[in-house]
Amino acid sequence: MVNTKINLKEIIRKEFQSNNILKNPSVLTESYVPEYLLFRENEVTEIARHFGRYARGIHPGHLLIHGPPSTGKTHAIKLVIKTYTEFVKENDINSKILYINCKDRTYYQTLITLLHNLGINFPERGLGIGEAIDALVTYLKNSEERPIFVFDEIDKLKKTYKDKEDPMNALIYRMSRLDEVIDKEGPLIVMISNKANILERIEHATIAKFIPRTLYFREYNSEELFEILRDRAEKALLPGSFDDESIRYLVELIKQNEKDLRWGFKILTEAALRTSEKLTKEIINEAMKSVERNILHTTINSLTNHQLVILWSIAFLEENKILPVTGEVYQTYKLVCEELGWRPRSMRHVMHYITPKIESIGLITSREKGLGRGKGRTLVFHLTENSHIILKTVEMVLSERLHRKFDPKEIPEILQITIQQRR
Ligand SMILES: Nc1ncnc2c1ncn2[C@@H]1O[C@H](COP(=O)(O)OP(=O)(O)OP(=O)(O)O)[C@@H](O)[C@H]1O
Repeated sequence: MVNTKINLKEIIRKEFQSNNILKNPSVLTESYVPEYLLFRENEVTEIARHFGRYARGIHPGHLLIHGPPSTGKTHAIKLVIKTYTEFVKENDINSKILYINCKDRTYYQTLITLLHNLGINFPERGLGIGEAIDALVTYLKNSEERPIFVFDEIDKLKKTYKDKEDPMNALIYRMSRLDEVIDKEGPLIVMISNKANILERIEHATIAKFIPRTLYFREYNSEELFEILRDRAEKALLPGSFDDESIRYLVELIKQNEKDLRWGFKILTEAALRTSEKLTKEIINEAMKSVERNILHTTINSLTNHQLVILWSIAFLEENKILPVTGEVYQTYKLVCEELGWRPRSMRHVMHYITPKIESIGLITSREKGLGRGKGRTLVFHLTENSHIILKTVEMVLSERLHRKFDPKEIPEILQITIQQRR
């Protein structure tokens, strides 16, 4: 349908012809792997040495790379993979690296991806984990190749209702015990995670065999962030379109808001698109608001309807100064489901699958709380963003999905009564 009120072509033309200072946008995107990482010489060298030793025929032990988000773990490994691949080719060494990002993959899907990347013909469906491991074992037994398996974002493996064990532990356990079943040295395994407590999350029985060498990527300080951002801005923006002051301001915002480089690159891109002259603090502020709105909307939009209602319930409780503990959250969720005419998921399902998913994408945190002697334990949830903004964004997303206004007006009253009754 042609819209008569606005001239769409004109809008597109204006945007197309608009002058801005972004001369090389790809440099600020996630897929751009820089040729070097500033302040990471030691870490990159350590990984390269480790792999070099392996190429020579010595198994140097497995690696666990960890550290906060956006500290260069993925790009460090990618830089080494690129060079290693060139090196083994040039020197006729029978070795290759398989890199797999585990985010949103189940343990089974991760195994299948690994098999396919190794060139093993294995059906996507129909067979189970046992068969997938057997196929891998057969391949490794018959191959002279020395492979390196890199599993990035291991803590983001998706748990399914069929999983009896934690998928991350299962993956590490299996991969590090391959040598026992192939009767020779197993592959070199590299695991990467940005979870602070990753070592504690790996079970004893697993770590006992995995025994990795750990490599920690520490957070950047303000001066380092400044150097990295300035270096990237020089490659991405027109010369003379920014000064040190604007980059320092961006660093200040990163630190103030406890954000990271990835966030900084997004703001730099958005700010650069908004001007054809020079970056100013005002433009950076406007860009930050727009980026924040977008990030939150995209994150929230990635949730399923039931996950959204749980998130809404937590936000709703926080907004009304009621501590969002397990029981209260579930009660609110059930009331909203009733209003919507949905069949609520069980409490077990919510606590095992829904809240962990919302936690894994960083919208909430949880901690255990004792209920008093002999009364067991419950979880207390906490939003990582402002409750009002979350509430409004979830309402907007659900309204879009349901094609009607999501505005559960009945809830506050019913909830107050229920809570009072319980007390
Ligand atoms: N030292 C550095 N020098 C230049 N760019 C860097 C540096 N560290 C990180 N970056 C850039 O920051 C972005 C995030 O880096 P990367 O994806 O490697 O982080 P990560 O530690 O793997 O993050 P996560 O744990 O969230 O997956 C990338 O664009 C990367 O190029």
